Amino acid sequence: MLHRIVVKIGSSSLTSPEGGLNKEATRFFAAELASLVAAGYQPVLVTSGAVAAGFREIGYEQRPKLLHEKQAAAAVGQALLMQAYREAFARHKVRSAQVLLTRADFNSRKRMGNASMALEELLKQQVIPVINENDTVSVDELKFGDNDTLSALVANLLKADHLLILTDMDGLYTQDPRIDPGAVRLSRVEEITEEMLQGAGGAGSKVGTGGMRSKLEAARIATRGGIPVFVGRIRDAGELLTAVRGDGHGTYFSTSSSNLPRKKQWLGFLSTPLGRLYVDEGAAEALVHGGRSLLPVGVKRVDGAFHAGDVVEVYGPDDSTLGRGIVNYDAEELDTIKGLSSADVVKQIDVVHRLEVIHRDEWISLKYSNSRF
Ligand SMILES: Nc1ncnc2c1ncn2[C@@H]1O[C@H](COP(=O)(O)OP(=O)(O)O)[C@@H](O)[C@H]1O
Ligand SMILES: N[C@@H](CCC(=O)OP(=O)(O)O)C(=O)O
Repeated sequence: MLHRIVVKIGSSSLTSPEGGLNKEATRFFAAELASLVAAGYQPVLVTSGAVAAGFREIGYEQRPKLLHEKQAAAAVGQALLMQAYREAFARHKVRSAQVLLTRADFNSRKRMGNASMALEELLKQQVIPVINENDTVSVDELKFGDNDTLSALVANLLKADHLLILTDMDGLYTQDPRIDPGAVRLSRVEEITEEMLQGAGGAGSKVGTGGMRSKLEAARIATRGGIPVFVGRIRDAGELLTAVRGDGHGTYFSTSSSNLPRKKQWLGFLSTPLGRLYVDEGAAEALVHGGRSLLPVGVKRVDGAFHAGDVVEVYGPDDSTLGRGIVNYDAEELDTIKGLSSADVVKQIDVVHRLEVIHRDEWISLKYSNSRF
């Protein structure tokens, strides 16, 4: 089986801060991907840059902030981007195809199946899929917000062997190196911690969106799905292959020891929570470290209008996210039994289907560990 490599290229690597596509850059990256094909790999490209490539042509002075302007810029820029890639790949006799996806496609099993089928066929026919978010229709909760997340979900969907997130920085630093000159680069990360996340800032360039933070979040999605991740920079010919082989200028993230089953991947990274539960210290500990279920006694506050079977997000006493789970009660009912012992719950409710508010099998912990660098 061919080694499948998902490569994500950020706007900062493809466009200039003033806007407009850097065709030389698209040629460079296409050549690098073509070299992966020649070396026997099966690359999939996730590319940003539509908004950044298109806004100048419309006449906007800078990257637009208003949604409809962004959509218009993306519509213009996506065509330019695709045209540039097609031409650049053709120089290497490599065929490419445009695939536009939204978050809703990953929420629905059927649409995910459709996307997967189409992508598999393209790969079988040796066509490189060039994937971007479908900016015209993806708004608000439909939006990934950044292509880093999209690339991690694509890597999981296609069971890729590696995910490479390319950017203008040679990896993850302890702090944003643009702000803190003393920041130290991390060449290998076994586990993404709260401290790393705190040190990861927003977008560094005028054209990027997610910054290092969204790259870390994407790295977590992929590594928990069993896919090792590289976040870094390539500048010279041959460096993409070097990065795939483990010697690139960047940070390598190892896969986590326990790979998540698909259902938990969905719960953690694709589902849309319809409510929030705030729990006390004991419940937080039981959920995150004890591998136990959430009982009514640990619930302090209930927010949202959810029903039994919906996904809710759970917050600890310091209001930090602990994780997500499928809730066994309607919001109203849960509100009447929060804080009660199991014996009192039974007295309060006529028919108790399940005592647990969230069963441990329907729970995923999303808390970052606090260990130091
Ligand atoms: N801890 C950090 N380590 C490295 N880079 C960081 C960190 N925190 C913030 N950044 C910034 O993240 C930027 C990359 O993100 P972004 O601008 O969104 O790029 P892209 O367009 O490639 O997705 C870098 O230019 C850098 O300034
Ligand atoms: N779909 C958008 C993606 C924006 C985005 O995520 O940018 P980046 O942070 O550079 O990866 C575009 O093509 O402009």
